Amino acid sequence: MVDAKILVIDDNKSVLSALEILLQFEYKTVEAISNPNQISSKDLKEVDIILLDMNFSAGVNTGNEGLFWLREIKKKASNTSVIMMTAYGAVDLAVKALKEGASDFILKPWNNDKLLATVKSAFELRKSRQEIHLLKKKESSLKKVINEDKNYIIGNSKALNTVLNLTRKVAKTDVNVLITGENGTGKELIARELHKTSKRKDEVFIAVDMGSISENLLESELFGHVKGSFTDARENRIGKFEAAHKGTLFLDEIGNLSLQAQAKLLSAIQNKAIVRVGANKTIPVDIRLICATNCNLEQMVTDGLFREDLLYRINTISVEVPALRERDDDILIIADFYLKRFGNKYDKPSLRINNAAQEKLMKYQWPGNVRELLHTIERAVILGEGNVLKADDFILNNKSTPSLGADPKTLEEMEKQMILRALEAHDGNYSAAADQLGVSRQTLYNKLKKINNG
Ligand SMILES: Nc1ncnc2c1ncn2[C@@H]1O[C@H](COP(=O)(O)OP(=O)(O)OP(=O)(O)O)[C@@H](O)[C@H]1O
Repeated sequence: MVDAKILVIDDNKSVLSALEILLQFEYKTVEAISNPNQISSKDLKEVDIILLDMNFSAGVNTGNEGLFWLREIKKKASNTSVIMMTAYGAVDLAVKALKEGASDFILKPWNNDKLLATVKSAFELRKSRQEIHLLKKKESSLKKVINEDKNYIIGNSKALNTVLNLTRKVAKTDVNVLITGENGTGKELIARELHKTSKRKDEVFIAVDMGSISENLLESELFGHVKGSFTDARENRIGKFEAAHKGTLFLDEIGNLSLQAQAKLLSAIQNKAIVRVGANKTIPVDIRLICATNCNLEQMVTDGLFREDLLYRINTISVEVPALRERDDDILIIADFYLKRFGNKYDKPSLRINNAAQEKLMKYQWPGNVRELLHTIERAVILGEGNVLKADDFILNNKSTPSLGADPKTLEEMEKQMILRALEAHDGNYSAAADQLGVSRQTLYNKLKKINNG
């Protein structure tokens, strides 16, 4: 017995009782009414399927009353499936009813098996509509959680305000944006701000760190794959482009893409569509693209390492986030913000930084930018004693800008120097530096992240 509620509306009493008897064998609740005016007293949203006669006044067979009542039902319960019934099998009337939202059409006299099959598929339709409705609700609450932003952009320097003004101006358009700047300057924060202030703000923001994905998985990560297209493809999977549909896709470290991957990315951007690995169907995607890099892409174009046509596509507008040392007005404000945040986290809520320590923070060059500053503050909060943090509590990683000629004392220092030298020799290009060092781009990238995080 199917747990469904069916309502039959027909002015012919014998039709009503025949249908009631037939449907009661299969469905838990069947109600029959002879006057459609009675629907005003019913909660139609609770009804799964309505079988509705097209003609009610004797002698009238234009079907107009049926269409009238169909509209009334749809106004009150758009997800309820309505099956129209008529003795006059005019195809144009059937088409009209379907256009107005009826699920199907039955001709009288009906064939019992056929009628039951029609009701069954109308019920399936109703169930999937309900599921879609639920999924949509779930999706929108998930989007809210995903987009929830606990990362504030702190600072009041002229340089940062210029960046923020440009960001908010650009956010109103749908153009592709390239964000440049050194590691740790806040490029991802700016990208999130752009999304938050754009008309896509209620859709998802998907960030992809291109540097951390190995070359052979990149295409599948971005565009998805179909089951069996390669050894590890055990299920169909959507890629980041599809996941970001209608929202914003943030591709970080775009300068680390191989030329082959650049060609595929270009084609997706140009066609506004992707093809999953192993498939041949094109899937349209509507995304706002934001890319970020710490590389000099123009130089990479000159060196033949980055496609000029791709650069042209991704940087309709470019936003440069200045290094922290170029906006020293921000240093103490950001330090104070993280002092409070980490103070709360480590249960030391009334910490402050003394003058000598403030001076030390202001004088430092911050090669790792804001990321380095917040790690420095976190360490000081953990290690410092008492409520006042002193200069010595702030361990500055002067080793992160080693004089490249200095003798390394440890293996770790040696590795770091080699990496920095290789990057300097190749103008910050990860692929070329990794080639020189004999490691994969991904390994180099992971080692650098470790260095940057102190
Ligand atoms: N103005 C700021 N105010 C507060 N926090 C900031 C600010 N700028 C950056 N941060 C914080 O610094 C860290 C690094 O920022 P983010 O990841 O946005 O930098 P990025 O330039 O994208 O770095 P990378 O190039 O390494 O990917 C993050 O934890 C971020 O929240």
